[in-house]
Amino acid sequence: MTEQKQALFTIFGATGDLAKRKLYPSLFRLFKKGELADNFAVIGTARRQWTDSFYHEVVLDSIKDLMHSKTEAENFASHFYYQSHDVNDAEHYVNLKNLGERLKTQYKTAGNQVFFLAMAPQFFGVIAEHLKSENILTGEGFERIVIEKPFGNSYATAKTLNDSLAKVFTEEQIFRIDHYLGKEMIQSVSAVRFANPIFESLWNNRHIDNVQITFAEFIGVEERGGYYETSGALKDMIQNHVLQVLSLIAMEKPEKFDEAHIVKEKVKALKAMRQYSSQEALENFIRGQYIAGKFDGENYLGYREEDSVAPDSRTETFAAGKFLIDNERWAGVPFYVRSGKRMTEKGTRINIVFKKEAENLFADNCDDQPVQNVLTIYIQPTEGFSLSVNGKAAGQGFHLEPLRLSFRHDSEFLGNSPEAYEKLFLDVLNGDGTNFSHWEEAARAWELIDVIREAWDGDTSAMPTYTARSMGPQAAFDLLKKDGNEWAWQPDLWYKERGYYEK
Ligand SMILES: NC(=O)C1=CN([C@@H]2O[C@H](COP(=O)(O)OP(=O)(O)OC[C@H]3O[C@@H](n4cnc5c(N)ncnc54)[C@H](OP(=O)(O)O)[C@@H]3O)[C@@H](O)[C@H]2O)C=CC1
Ligand SMILES: O=C1O[C@H](COP(=O)(O)O)[C@@H](O)[C@H](O)[C@H]1O
Repeated sequence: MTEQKQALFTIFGATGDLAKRKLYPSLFRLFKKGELADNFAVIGTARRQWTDSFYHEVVLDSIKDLMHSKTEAENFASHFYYQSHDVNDAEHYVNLKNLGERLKTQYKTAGNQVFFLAMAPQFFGVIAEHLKSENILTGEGFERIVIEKPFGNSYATAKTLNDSLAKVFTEEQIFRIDHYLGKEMIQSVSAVRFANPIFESLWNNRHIDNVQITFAEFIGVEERGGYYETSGALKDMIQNHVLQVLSLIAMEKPEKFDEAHIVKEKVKALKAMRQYSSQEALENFIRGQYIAGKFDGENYLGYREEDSVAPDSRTETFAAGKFLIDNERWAGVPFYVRSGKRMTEKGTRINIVFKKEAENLFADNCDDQPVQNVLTIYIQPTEGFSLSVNGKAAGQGFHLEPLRLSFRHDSEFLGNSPEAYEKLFLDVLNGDGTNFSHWEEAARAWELIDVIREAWDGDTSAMPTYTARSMGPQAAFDLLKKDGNEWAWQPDLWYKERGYYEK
């Protein structure tokens, strides 16, 4: 039986997009499952002057697609309280404290507190400071702080941010969200690796030729141009999500499958990654920006024409590169990564490309070349994995036929599986930081990324482009070609053959 959790949540930035789109629905999912029942309350805060009843309407609206019964939804919303508050104003924390104390008794939350900072990172330090100075932190129950990306804009800014949080919270109390770590198939990477000796025994440079990580998005920059102009694909996706996934693939087997041991191995893997010089960064990383394109009868704007984007912007909407890991397991194995907006279709996947057999036993029997074995882990939109293998084509004679052993979750399963934020919220309540980013991981990721960013900033040559709804600029393909490799997943070819780009 599910044991209900006891906690008072304080959401800073309660009127914002993240709170409405992700936080309230995730809390509601936990409520429907009984993880949250009677002993929780939520204080929502932001500067806007909202009443509790208006706040309830907002919460109800945010969960409308998930609710089956009005009574249940209203019961859930009744746990929410709104407190208008400017985080820079010390006096306002007094109201917050008083309300918190009242709700702690009313809802029997055992003094447990979760602070969710759904606000710009420049406010994190001031909030943490006031939580301490205004005695909102009492040490009575557990006290945890959850923060969103971006965690800094460079190593230096991330360090400043971390130092300010560390004055108030210990590392164990800080939960840095990387929502990809809450996704089902990212969590499954370790199961695929360590629960299957057939893979784990091959998981090294004797058998793996290269690893490819693709985070392709079909959407453009949407209404987030203002933020994206300060970020670009490198910082928005590669520094955090992609490097997190890479470290899970590359880490050594942890002694135990728990937070401390997993994090230790991830950090070791990140530290073994080659620190490029500026010149090496330019040789191994490429970028691109989408330009207007037509696909299947639809016209797409170029990035520079999007809202809140400078007409001469040099922000990359696509980044690809090759990382190398200088340790015994991975020496010589390129880890290719790519991520971009307005790519051919949405697809997050990992391709583990195994080495070819040195000799083709069947060369005298047929002209068919065996395909390389590729293990693909599908993160989204579908979830599952497949292995491409060679078989004999049925019938007379001997011919090789490429086959695919495939497992994909069906749509019914996907509909019922927990959403990333929901899982992460539950982890926070359970004090389990396994699926969160830790300071050492974030710090090392910034060290790897800063040099690429600086090299690009110093490069004044024309910005490479790619047409909207394609798989990135030509340079992304050349990057692999110069190693004698190619991307295992090229969905654009499928669309090209069927004339989608001409329509
Ligand atoms: N939206 C998303 O999907 C994602 C967001 N993030 C990150 O999460 C954070 C929040 O994003 P998002 O919700 O989109 O941002 P919004 O701009 O929608 O929300 C910001 C919130 O901060 C509040 N706020 C701003 N200044 C103050 C202040 N001085 N005192 C109190 N409250 C203040 C605003 O309310 P008010 O104006 O009423 O004060 C609002 O509730 C950002 O760091 C973002 O990068 C990360 C990943 C995804
Ligand atoms: O963190 C981010 O992730 C989203 C993509 O997340 P997904 O779960 O929809 O795959 C991306 O669109 C956004 O730019 C980035 O900030």
